[in-house]
Amino acid sequence: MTEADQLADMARHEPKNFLGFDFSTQQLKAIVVNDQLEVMQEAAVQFDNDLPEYRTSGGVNVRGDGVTVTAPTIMWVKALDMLMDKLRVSGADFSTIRAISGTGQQHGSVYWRRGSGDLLGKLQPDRFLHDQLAMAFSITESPIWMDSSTTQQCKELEEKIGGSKKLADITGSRAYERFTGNQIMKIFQRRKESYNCTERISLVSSFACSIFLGAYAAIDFADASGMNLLDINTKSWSQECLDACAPGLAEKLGEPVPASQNLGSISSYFVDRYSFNPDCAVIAFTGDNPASLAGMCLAPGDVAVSLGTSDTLFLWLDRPKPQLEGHIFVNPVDKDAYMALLCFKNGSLTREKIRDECADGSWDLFNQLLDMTPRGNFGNIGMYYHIREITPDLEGVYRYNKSDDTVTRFTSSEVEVRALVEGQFIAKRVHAENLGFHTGSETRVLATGGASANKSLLQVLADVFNAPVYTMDVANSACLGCAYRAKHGLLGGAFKDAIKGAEFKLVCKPNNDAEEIYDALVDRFYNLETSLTSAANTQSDKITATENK
Ligand SMILES: Nc1ncnc2c1ncn2[C@@H]1O[C@H](COP(=O)(O)OP(=O)(O)O)[C@@H](O)[C@H]1O
Ligand SMILES: O=C(CO)[C@@H](O)[C@H](O)COP(=O)(O)O
Repeated sequence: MTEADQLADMARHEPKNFLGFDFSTQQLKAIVVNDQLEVMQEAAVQFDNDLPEYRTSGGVNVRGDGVTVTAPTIMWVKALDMLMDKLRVSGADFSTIRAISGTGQQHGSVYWRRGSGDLLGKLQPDRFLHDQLAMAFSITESPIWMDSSTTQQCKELEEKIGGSKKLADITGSRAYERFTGNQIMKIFQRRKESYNCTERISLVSSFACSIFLGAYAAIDFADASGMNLLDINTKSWSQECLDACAPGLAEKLGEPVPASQNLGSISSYFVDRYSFNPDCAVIAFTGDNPASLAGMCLAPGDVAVSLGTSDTLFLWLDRPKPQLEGHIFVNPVDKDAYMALLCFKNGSLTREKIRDECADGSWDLFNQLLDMTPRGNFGNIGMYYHIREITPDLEGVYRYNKSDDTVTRFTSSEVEVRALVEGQFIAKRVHAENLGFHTGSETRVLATGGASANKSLLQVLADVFNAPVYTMDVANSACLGCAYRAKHGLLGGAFKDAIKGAEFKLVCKPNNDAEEIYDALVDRFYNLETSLTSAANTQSDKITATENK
């Protein structure tokens, strides 16, 4: 072998690792994976426990008004100082990292003071980041996704753009209090001086990315879709929306880029202080929900269902069809596709309540009751919104017999249990279809979250969607998704090629009669739910009219 061949051979066998970060609400996490996507190291810093000096609760500060919710920006920087040391102690060899990427809680914003761009490029490796960036922010408390203090700004934005549907058609969502455009509008209106001395506005994701890059990092299309500012069709800022929120915003936000964009090499701070390879690539950071889609390896036609405290649905969409409910984002692993996010508040807690009422608090008994009733539940349909639901906007419990007549209770516990589970999953299909999703022959349902351990529930899910259900060990899916994205961003090509090796387990297949039974039930459910929401809207219009008299 010649010397050149030997060098090439050594390079081929050098370890190739990838690093993902997650700046989430309560903690900062990191995961290192190898080329086969096996997890090599993990580390985390809990904001409340590890950084008590910032006095956060659950990583945030809720102001006296109860609706203004922020987090100290510098706390995230100090957490990064700590996390890097924890990673080193856990055995991470930074010189083997080929690319990094990351994610942040969606919608939160960071305001860089004039001159901070220069500062990012000149950080001294012998000093902590938090020491050097202490004065870098013109607003020291970042507004985050739990903030709901911008109702007035949302109203203003929708009025200026021509209504909620028009705004949704442009940006993928109607105006939401937590969405960044409305947050920026509030800052411009209330703190003009701070706004004027802001050089750059980042999302939590692009703020974190900027530190690694040593320069302001672009916001990616997927996280930008959670701002009410990006035109998701053209993938550029909507000038109309920018102008409605604050002046000079395009310059402060910078040009958005695809989430898989390689933004350049890691800054010399990390090379000198932590021995990163100077060629280590920094791939654009994105929001935590898009990052979860990557971590769950969603592919075209798939739907991911997270059955946690609330239930959340992620959909892969080829074309956007925004509605007044749910959110459409540009897809983080394929910039020409889209994803949808739907949140159902009445998830596990509602299932627990019916389990307690009908099955003595036992999941085993609950499952026996569920399994002993036939698919379609003799035509009975139930909707259980014990707390005010987001999707749809309804509250209360509604039960119908096979003729669509309202009934006050069902004849037995097993009918009640099946009505709950079928009702919850049919609602997911109805709302997914409203956003343009359709089950195809290749569709997979990927289930995660606490309740995905329950096979009886997953069988109903498979039947309702008429598609096989898979589970995957996806603890920390957003963080893991960014380690995967780091690899994808470096190699290019299709995401599915970069993630070969990620393993799924087939748990349930749909029964042969599922399509026939549930297609009809989905139509009935849609009609019943639409009548309920129209009645609720008429009622609330009447109340508003009386109040305005
Ligand atoms: N065997 C089971 N069957 C149904 N639900 C279950 C089962 N085991 C756990 N759960 C539900 O999982 C929920 C917690 O899910 P998890 O994903 O950990 O929630 P989160 O991340 O939102 O805190 C609990 O509320 C519980 O009802
Ligand atoms: O607001 C949203 C999505 O629209 C939330 O999903 C936040 O993005 C939550 O972040 P984590 O608490 O998961 O970090």
